[in-house]
Amino acid sequence: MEVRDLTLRFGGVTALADVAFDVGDRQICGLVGPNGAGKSSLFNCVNGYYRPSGGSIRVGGVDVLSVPAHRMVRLGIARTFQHPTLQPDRTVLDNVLLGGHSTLSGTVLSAMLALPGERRRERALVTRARELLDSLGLAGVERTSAGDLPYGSQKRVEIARALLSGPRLLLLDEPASGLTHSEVGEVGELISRIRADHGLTVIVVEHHMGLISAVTDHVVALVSGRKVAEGTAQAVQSDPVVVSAYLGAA
Ligand SMILES: Nc1ncnc2c1ncn2[C@@H]1O[C@H](COP(=O)(O)OP(=O)(O)OP(=O)(O)O)[C@@H](O)[C@H]1O
Repeated sequence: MEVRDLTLRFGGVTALADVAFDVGDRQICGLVGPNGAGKSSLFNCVNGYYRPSGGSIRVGGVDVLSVPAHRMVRLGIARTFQHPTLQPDRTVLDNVLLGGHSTLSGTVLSAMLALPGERRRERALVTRARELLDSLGLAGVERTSAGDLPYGSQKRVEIARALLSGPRLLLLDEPASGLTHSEVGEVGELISRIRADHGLTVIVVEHHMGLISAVTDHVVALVSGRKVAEGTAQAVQSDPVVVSAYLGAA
């Protein structure tokens, strides 16, 4: 992914100002910064929720900003949210299958008529969803209502939902927030394993510096919408501008 001169304004607020960085293929990039730094805004630009005021974002050479938001999944971009956005009354399996919906190539008519090709694709999707749940340690809960799962498991279901679309770029928004200490360690292992198993590029927004240090190849720090540091997790965490921004926000 290549981000160049990315600028996003909301009226008088500049959420992102001339942000530029690259994320290499199959890298895990951490995006850090105090509250209001612009991390979520950047994710929202990458997956088409926000239209930047200027600059460019290219993923796999494709200009993301020229693609309508509903086509982002086909571009290979998927994301999770800080607070899981599951349908609580639907089963875990149904929730994961929602992530594969846009990959079905059949028309509405063929789905309504339940044509054989469509049924085959649906069956393949269910098989894939079950494999993903299994690989994320959720094999026993596919028929449970998503809202009945513990918070940490709901976050994993969201990851499974994102993976079902077969992304090349996965955006993880605060995967460790609200988790216990031991769950944070497990999420770190999970992120590394997902990259290895799925050959993905991952960008992870996270305040938990232990997780950032454990999983990332490269870290970008934003403060007040500007990139202030970039490099290894260790270098960024000891950067004086980053340290003083976090202290100021504490
Ligand atoms: N839809 C919006 N309308 C107006 N201002 C917004 C909107 N979204 C974000 N902002 C502003 O843009 C700035 C960056 O916010 P953003 O949520 O991207 O920061 P963040 O780094 O993700 O913070 P946090 O860690 O608290 O989630 C803030 O000043 C915020 O108030």
